[in-house]
Amino acid sequence: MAELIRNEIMDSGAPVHWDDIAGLQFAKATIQEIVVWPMLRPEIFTGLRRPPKGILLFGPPGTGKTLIGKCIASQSLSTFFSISASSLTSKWIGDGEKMVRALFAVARCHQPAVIFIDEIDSLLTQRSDTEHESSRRIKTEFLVQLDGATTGEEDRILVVGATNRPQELDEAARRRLVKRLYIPLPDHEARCQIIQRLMFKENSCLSQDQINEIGKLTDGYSGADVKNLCQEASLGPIRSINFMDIQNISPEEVRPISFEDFQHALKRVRASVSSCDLDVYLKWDKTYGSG
Ligand SMILES: Nc1ncnc2c1ncn2[C@@H]1O[C@H](COP(=O)(O)OP(=O)(O)OP(=O)(O)O)[C@@H](O)[C@H]1O
Repeated sequence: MAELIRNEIMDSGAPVHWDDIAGLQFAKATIQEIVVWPMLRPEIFTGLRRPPKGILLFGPPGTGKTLIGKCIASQSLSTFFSISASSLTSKWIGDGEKMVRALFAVARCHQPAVIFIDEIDSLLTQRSDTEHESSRRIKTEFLVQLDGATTGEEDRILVVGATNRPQELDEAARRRLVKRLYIPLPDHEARCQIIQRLMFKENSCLSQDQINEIGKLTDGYSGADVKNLCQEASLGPIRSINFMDIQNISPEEVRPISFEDFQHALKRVRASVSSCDLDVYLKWDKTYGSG
């Protein structure tokens, strides 16, 4: 199992920098203060300053929660473990409980460590009578391990939970994930930043004004939606090539991505989050958030 965790769950992908995450100034500053600095300088952050062992990132899908998890690990020079809670109950049927135990054991060997748990709501939902016995056992084991990791003075393990459905978390989960940060949809400036960064790597002829205009037209889009839009727009120049020519054309001859490509793409890629979904997050943030 340890082998499996090292191969499948331990992530050694490219490092992520704060600048790679557009917008989210408040979340980034809070995370830097409460977890990154303490992980880098544990000798200063002792006693009352001790960092929380669990934080929760909640908000609509595709807003950069996973990106933040990776960034915390990169910036605090920690090992990053990333697992989706549903895979504990589905992929490793019957072994979920052991998997949780092994995950924390391996993380302890690779400290400092960040354990990122996507869809944490499916692991820590409110108990119900219909709950499956195995899910209940996984949940109990997870809480035991989380408490174990938090009691050791020396342990430097941070659990980062991410969810799109914070309202489904129970009280036990809320108590352990002490900092609960709302990760909202990107604002105009952040959307422009995402577009600019993605277009920078491509052959495009967008002016700053046009980027600003696309930023305005994508109000309500998540970061992932904006990325999809850019991908769709990037196919515009290819679509304008004659079918017969596509075999012979050299990459330099493909025309740059233009504003018109974005106008077409906007008809195909729509926002994936509705405004009533957002109300739920705002309400939950008001009650339980650390914003
Ligand atoms: N704030 C952002 N800055 C830069 N890129 C972003 C941002 N938000 C989203 N993206 C883009 O969207 C993609 C998906 O984001 P990510 O997987 O981090 O979202 P998520 O909130 O974890 O989504 P989910 O809840 O569906 O797991 C990222 O790979 C990135 O390209």
